[in-house]
Amino acid sequence: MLVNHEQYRTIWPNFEHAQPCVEIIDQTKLPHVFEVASLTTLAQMIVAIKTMQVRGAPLIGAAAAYGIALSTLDSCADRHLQQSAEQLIASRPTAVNLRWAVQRMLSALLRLPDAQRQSAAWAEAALICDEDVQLNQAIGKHGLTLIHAQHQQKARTINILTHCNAGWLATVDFGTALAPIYAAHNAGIHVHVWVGETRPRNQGASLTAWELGQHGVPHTVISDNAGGHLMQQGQVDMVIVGADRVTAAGDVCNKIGTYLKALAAFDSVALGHHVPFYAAVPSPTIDWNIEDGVKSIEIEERDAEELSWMSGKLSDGTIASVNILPHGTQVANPAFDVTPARLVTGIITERGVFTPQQLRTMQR
Ligand SMILES: CSC[C@@H](O)[C@@H](O)C(=O)COP(=O)(O)O
Repeated sequence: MLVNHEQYRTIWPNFEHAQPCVEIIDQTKLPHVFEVASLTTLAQMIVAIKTMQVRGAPLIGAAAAYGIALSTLDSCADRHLQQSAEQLIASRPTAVNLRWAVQRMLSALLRLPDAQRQSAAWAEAALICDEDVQLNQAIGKHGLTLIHAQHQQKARTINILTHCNAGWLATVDFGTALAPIYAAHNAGIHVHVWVGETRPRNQGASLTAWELGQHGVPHTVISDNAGGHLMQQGQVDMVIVGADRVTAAGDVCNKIGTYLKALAAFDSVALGHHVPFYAAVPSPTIDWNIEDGVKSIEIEERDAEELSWMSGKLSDGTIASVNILPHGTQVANPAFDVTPARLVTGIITERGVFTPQQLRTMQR
């Protein structure tokens, strides 16, 4: 997608130097600074995933695949690759794409002789990235039909609420939840996006607002707590979010606060303006091994400092962090929540839009 009118992906390999490296857009610097970071080791990739220089379920998967490629620069022995895989899988527990990508890399590499593994690793990681782009384009196409239908019916701007960042920055390109929005905007349908700021890390305010702005999509940032009110007032036509994991039964695990949006959308039925709640997910985000997301998905608990400190740009242009809590205050910081399938209208995938009950037919 576009950054200052130039095409970018979020991650790409660079073979121009003696030592190959992986380049990423450092998302901890956005929206104020656009910076590309070069990673040369598995350890650096693990830090990038943990500190959220790269984040978003599909991008974490792609980053982990390149993490394995970087690790082949040290050794291609079975044990070394398996240990690298374990370290990567432990780096962020909730998004299933990470485990999926690492396992795919291992099964592609371990069946090859050691001498072929390094080049195969770079090729497989590149394939995972290219496939992610294709899946997201297909999600965009299927999601576009939903927005188009709303537009046909209402003949006005369609207001879409999203949470966190499930745009191109969260994937290799195009995004999941934002892919249908970009497709609609590109097709000339007037869309407007309500962007929940997404405390504590503000991925909505910092990342979603930034990328929508770069692409010229009209949007308004709201506090996380405003979503329910806007739905009650009939100012939201649909909710589209991404997911870190969707269960076989259609439970949707996504950024903390998603569940509250789904509850408000569900309640809007009683007010006569039903707001449908959609999750947009590529198939690697579906965990077919589990049914009950509330019971089975490990919810990542992140550092207390994400809540107690806020960073931003001061009026003199410097980037700074400030502490907003009384000294010694106890903090809990669960990073994700689970929206039960009964609150989910549909799941937008690369294969089409499914109700939670229909989701299993995707496996056939
Ligand atoms: C297409 S990304 C889907 C999800 O990964 C996204 O909505 C989200 O919750 C990201 O969380 P993050 O903690 O920023 O990695």
